[in-house]
Amino acid sequence: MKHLLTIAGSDSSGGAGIQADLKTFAAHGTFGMSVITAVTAQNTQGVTMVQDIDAEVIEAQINAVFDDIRVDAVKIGMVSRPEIIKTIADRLRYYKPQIVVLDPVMISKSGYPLLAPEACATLVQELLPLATLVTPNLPEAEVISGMKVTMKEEMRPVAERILELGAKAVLVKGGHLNGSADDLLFDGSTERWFMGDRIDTKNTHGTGCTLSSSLAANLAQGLSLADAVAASKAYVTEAIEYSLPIGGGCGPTHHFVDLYRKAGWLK
Ligand SMILES: Nc1ncnc2c1ncn2[C@@H]1O[C@H](COP(=O)(O)OP(=O)(O)O)[C@@H](O)[C@H]1O
Ligand SMILES: Cc1ncc(COP(=O)(O)OP(=O)(O)O)c(N)n1
Repeated sequence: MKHLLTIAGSDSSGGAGIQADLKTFAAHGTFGMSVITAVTAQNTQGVTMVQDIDAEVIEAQINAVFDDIRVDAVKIGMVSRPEIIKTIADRLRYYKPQIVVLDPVMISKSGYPLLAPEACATLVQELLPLATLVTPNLPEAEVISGMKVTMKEEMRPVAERILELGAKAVLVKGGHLNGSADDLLFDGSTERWFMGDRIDTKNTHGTGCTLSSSLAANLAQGLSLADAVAASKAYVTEAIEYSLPIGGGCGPTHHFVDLYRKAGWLK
């Protein structure tokens, strides 16, 4: 069994962050571990409060995991502040995990900042070069690249710029496009599109977390980059299709569609 580590924030409503990552790891038949970078009070309607975890506590969590257990892949999500980012980067340079999927979380769907504005440059400098794959949505791709990207034609030049900044490969996610939800994978030589019909639902809380942790699991299980993206895109699409209409706002995706189908629990 592969061992997966998520370094991310906690979402009290269970739809995004650490909770989404651990559910996704379990759904992929992997063993999930977590380093918590922040505790957020949030639900389907928004984020009300955030408590960042001290960098030294984050460092101790990372050491505790790596000093005892083999880590096959790391997924990084919410990292809040420059000193947290520097600590994570230092530990990853020390332990050298083979696979690192970086989801450069910046702002929640509800508009709450999850990364301090002054931390963006540190994220680019410190974490981008350590990433096997970085998975920005369109607004995050704009901040990282300093370029405008609102439509499909603008995704390739932005992907090129993100690789120039140090990433080995980038998946620019098209969830924020008008029209279809098409994602672009670029590794410096090959451009590959992963097409997705837009599913008409407001229940998309945690889509980015779900996709990036699925990618970490699929890569750890030996899939090539392109095959991992294809499998993870299919997984997140089904998770959105069967997303849960719970709470008064944007409900979470369904992480266990396959399991529920086999058990006969899906309507
Ligand atoms: N309504 C939707 N229908 C189908 N796929 C979607 C929809 N919204 C997002 N996706 C897909 O979900 C994944 C996560 O993308 P996105 O929502 O852009 O990330 P984030 O949560 O970081 O903003 C991508 O593969 C994207 O294409
Ligand atoms: C604790 C925490 N981490 C990340 C996010 C953002 O997750 P994402 O998958 O991008 O989902 P939305 O916020 O866009 O629904 C979060 N909300 N909380």
